Amino acid sequence: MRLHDLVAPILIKQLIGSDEVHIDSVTADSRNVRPGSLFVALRGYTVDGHDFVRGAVEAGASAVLVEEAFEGLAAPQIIVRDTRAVIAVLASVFYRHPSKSMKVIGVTGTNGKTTTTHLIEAILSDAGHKTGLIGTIKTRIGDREFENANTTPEALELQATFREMLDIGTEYPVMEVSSHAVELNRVAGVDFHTAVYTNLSQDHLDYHNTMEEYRLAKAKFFSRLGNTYEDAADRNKAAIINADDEHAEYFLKATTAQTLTYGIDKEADLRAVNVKIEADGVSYRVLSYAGEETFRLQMTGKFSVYNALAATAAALVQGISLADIKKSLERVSGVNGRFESVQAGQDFAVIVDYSHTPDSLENALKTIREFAKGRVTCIVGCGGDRDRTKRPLMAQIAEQYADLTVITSDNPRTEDPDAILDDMEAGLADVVKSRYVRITDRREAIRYAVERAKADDVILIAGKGHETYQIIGRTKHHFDDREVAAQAIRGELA
Ligand SMILES: CC(=O)N[C@H]1[C@@H](OP(=O)(O)OP(=O)(O)OC[C@H]2O[C@@H](n3ccc(=O)[nH]c3=O)[C@H](O)[C@@H]2O)O[C@H](CO)[C@@H](O)[C@@H]1O[C@H](C)C(=O)N[C@@H](C)C(=O)N[C@H](CCC(=O)O)C(=O)O
Ligand SMILES: Nc1ncnc2c1ncn2[C@@H]1O[C@H](COP(=O)(O)OP(=O)(O)OP(=O)(O)O)[C@@H](O)[C@H]1O
Ligand SMILES: N[C@H](CCC[C@H](N)C(=O)O)C(=O)O
Ligand SMILES: [Mg+2]
Repeated sequence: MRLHDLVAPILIKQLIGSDEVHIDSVTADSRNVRPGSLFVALRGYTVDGHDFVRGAVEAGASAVLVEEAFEGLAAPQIIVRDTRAVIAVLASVFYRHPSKSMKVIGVTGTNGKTTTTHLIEAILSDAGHKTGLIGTIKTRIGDREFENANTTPEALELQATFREMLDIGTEYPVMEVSSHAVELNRVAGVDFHTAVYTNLSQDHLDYHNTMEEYRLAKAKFFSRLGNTYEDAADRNKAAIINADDEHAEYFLKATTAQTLTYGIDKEADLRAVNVKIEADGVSYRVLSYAGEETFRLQMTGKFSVYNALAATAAALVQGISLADIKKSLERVSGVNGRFESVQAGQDFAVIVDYSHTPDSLENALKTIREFAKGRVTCIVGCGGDRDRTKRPLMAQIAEQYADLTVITSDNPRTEDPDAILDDMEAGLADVVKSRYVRITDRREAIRYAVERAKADDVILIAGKGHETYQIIGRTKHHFDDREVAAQAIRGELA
């Protein structure tokens, strides 16, 4: 592709050299530069991509896209105000706008993104559609699956993924859209067909500073939806909003697309009534403009009803019947690491869950309280190099709902594991010591809880869900809560 054509849609401050060169790859990582590459310098959190511009040209870059001019550079330079803002547009142009030829469904919100995307994907593929998936657990393109560094990939990787999906005939990419992704313009060039909002609660305040900023990042996603009504596919573009969430009105206002609401407590286009939560599932009746059905899910908790309602709304918009949606959702046994139960022949319950925010932890524990016959133990930690303000809150929530709380390590990353536990313990200052224990080693914490469990008790192991590793320092060690719990139950950890 000619550089001239590639950069045609962007506002250029200055062009140094010729834009007639040929570009056959675009990258923001100097380590991937080869002859024919356009290197885009991004200012990161750890380093500045501009420091690698000269190196990129030495490695053969055919041109660079930068925010400041470099003297005596042996390659053409395109200078723009904000490279991060234009990279998403470039990525879409370079891969020939694949999102325009598919119906991209994006799910955003603090909790429930992974679960909801999996549910939507299950319904659509049961209905005979070719789907793709992008999110926390994995990306799936046709039969090819791989793990991601981030929940939502950077724009170039995202558009390359869309291109590959389109080339094999995918109709529906279903993806998680994190607030970081919106803020960092990872999804700016994506033509979404359906946008789903789950909820908003505290997380990532290390990054977004205030809840208001965090909410704005999510709102940007909805404000980009709509405004095009060129063909039939555009016409049923929709924003799907959780009516029970306190920010519902805000998101409804943020979009010009058609909207569909879902809820349990408040009036909504899709409403669940008669919600009955049990240990092995939840049942409810959906009242909607598309009819009524009683659902019996294999997943439990009120939050599962919300995720299922969101998925139901997203599927109704695509023209799938409520009866077919019911069949698909009832077939789903659960999502990897989300409220997953560990069975190793014990007479108490062990549940592994990815609750790593105050809100999700509270939901998980409230749900357990609804069916637990015996004592409830909560094993919980907080990730290092992440939002510190959630630490005391998560410890408090665990202590409030559980009979025994074991605070332990999650992924300490580059922080001192004990300093993280100090932050958590600060939330337990008024709590009698017998209600909680502090065990830094996660394996030991799980063993401690399992050894003390009696018939009918419930142990919640929160925070890591599907993760099969623990990051200590910069090293990823193999660690799987489900595996460790089973070993503890079988007495193999002693
Ligand atoms: C805060 C954040 O989002 N950071 C992302 C960012 O890292 P960074 O800003 O530190 O990048 P950097 O290392 O400073 O590099 C800056 C630029 O220089 C380039 N570079 C660097 C070195 C070199 O030799 N040559 C070179 O060209 C890099 O390719 C990059 O373009 O760019 C990286 C490369 O794309 C991302 O992997 C990284 O995500 C990190 C792993 C991360 O932890 N992100 C989290 C906070 C995140 O995004 N989470 C959300 C939500 C999670 C949820 O679901 O709750 C997500 O979507 O995953
Ligand atoms: N709708 C919901 N509301 C509140 N909590 C939820 C909801 N759905 C799931 N949870 C809880 O949050 C945890 C994470 O769920 P899930 O992985 O689906 O969310 P996510 O938004 O993808 O999270 P992440 O941002 O970490 O990728 C679950 O293990 C469960 O405890
Ligand atoms: N996508 C989230 C996952 C957190 C999971 C938890 N186990 C942790 O490590 O904090 C993040 O990177 O903030
Ligand atoms: Mg997720």
